[in-house]
Amino acid sequence: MSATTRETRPDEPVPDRPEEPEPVLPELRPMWWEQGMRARVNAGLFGVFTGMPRLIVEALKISWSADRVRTGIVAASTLTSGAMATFGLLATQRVLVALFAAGPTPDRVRAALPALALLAFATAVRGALGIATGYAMNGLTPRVNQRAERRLFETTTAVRLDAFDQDSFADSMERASRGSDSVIDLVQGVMNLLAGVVSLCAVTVAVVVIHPLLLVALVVATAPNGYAALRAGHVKFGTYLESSARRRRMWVLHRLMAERVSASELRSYGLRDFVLGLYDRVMGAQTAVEMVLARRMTTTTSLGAVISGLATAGVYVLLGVLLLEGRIPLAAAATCVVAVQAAQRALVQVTFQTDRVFTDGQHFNEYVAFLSRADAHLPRRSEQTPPQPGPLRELIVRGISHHYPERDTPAVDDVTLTIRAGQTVALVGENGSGKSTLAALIAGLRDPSAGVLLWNDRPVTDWDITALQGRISVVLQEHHKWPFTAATNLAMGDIDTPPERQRIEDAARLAAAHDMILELPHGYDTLLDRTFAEGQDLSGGQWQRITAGRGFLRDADLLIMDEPSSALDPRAEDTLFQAIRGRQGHRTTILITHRLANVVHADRIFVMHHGRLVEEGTHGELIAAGGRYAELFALQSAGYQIGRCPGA
Ligand SMILES: Nc1ncnc2c1ncn2[C@@H]1O[C@H](COP(=O)(O)OP(=O)(O)OP(=O)(O)O)[C@@H](O)[C@H]1O
Repeated sequence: MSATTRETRPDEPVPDRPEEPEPVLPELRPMWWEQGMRARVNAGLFGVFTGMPRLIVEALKISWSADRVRTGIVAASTLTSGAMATFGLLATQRVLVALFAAGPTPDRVRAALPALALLAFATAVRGALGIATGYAMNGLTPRVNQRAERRLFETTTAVRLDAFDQDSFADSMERASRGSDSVIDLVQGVMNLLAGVVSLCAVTVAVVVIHPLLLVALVVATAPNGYAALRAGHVKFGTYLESSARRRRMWVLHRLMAERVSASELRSYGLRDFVLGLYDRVMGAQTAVEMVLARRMTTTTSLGAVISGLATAGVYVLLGVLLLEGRIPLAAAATCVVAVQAAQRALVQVTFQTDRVFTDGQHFNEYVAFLSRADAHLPRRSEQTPPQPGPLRELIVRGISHHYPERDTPAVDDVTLTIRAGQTVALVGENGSGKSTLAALIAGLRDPSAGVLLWNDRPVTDWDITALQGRISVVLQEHHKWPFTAATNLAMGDIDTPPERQRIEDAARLAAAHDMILELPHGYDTLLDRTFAEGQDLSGGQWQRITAGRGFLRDADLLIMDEPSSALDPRAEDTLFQAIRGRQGHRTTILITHRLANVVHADRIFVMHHGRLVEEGTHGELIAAGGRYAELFALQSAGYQIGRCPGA
């Protein structure tokens, strides 16, 4: 297999989707963690310095707000360490002056002693400050991390559900949640960058104090080095990005070949040779590209080393010329050699950290942008304390509509209905008719685009939302498999109340989950996630029993059950519907189901079609009306009759 690759010039923008020599899998979405590198490559060699002051200020502000004492220690140690570097170099020069002076060696050594003592002191202080900085940074890291993450999760858990319907919001949240890690990276990068800059300044000051002409030598030695380091960074990110799309295709294949979820189908469809063939093609292209990249990296690194060697040689020649012309003393020249080495080290640190701050800064920007964008999706808070809702007497849905983003037609269209306390009502209709959306609107999980929902004659938005939700229990069609024990999975139905085992077991019994849970290896204490040691997997129907049990745990005024029995066996289904019927007359239940035999006892049945409420009444009334409900009911009952025929 051959692969064509193209050299990237340092200032050439990198395309969003690197070229794939032989496309094997479809294009992949750009990933959040490539954002920084992509921006770094597109910024060109020197564009990396733009925006740097703002990022430095932001990082210092976060660090300061997370822990003032430690931020102060890091800043003070960094600055003092720079001052000590200047002292150290000046002391080195004085030591050399004393040692190179005329006279007997013991006298010269004695003369050098005070400067030697100063040098030892400066070195010791720098060492101690290094330890202090490291210690303070270690303490700062978890604090900054916690602050950044907490702020993010406070927002992600509070935004309204509607926000998640916008793809761009979900993308931005994903990038921000990964980008919150970049906050501490940014803070660390900025601290290290400042340390490098301070060291560089310290060396420059010392060199100028020793002899202004030595500054020329310093610039000659460091400027080409700096360029080489910047170019190496640029090429490194560029080459990484170029092979990134292919690498991610590899990961997709890795998952297909080595994960549990795809293992059964891979075998049952005989896909082994097919996926291995895909692997060979992607890997072949990847290997060819990596060979080219390795050559390019070696060229750049060698170029850097040559530039650096030539610059150092140039400095030595320059120092020789200055010495021969008697323009600088020998001690100053020797100190300059030490200074140049220190400056080169500091410069490598500065260029490396500049790259790091720039790339982390891009992720940090995503984090900040998400937080400000999410503000618009937070629930509205009123200035006054809202009133507490009383027990449900009547729920009125008046002219409610809901429109999902990027959909032409409303999912719920001008629906009006009334539910009285103690009633069991059913929402029925074909797939996509709007039942779940209407239930989510009633549950307060979504905001209507039009219309109003009244709880006891007052709009739900007037009531204390937390108290109102405490009166409602919802079992969603698409339930989540929470990675906790069976007991906790049930207790989550009323998380604010202490989880008494008897209550939990009673709720499980109502949903036919109790006996099934007792059969698990640790009963109610079995972890329901295979990620954990001794974690267990449940079948779809077993999960559905636990989810339904969670709904029964709270003795809610209003229980909304969306398709609670789609995966249940007939016995479990019967138990569940007996429990639902047990609520009739004293607690209100909204039931969504396609199994119409289960709604014949409902006090009222609402039939949805294309988002609109098209029929309502009792089972008898709707059958007598001969409309859509009667048709659906007849279709389903016919299926059961055919089922009995063969044996009949
Ligand atoms: N998050 C969403 N974003 C965009 N459209 C959605 C979303 N959820 C549902 N829809 C659309 O809204 C319409 C109503 O969906 P809904 O889930 O309320 O129907 P349903 O009657 O509960 O269907 P089913 O019987 O299949 O559960 C459908 O056309 C569906 O495609």
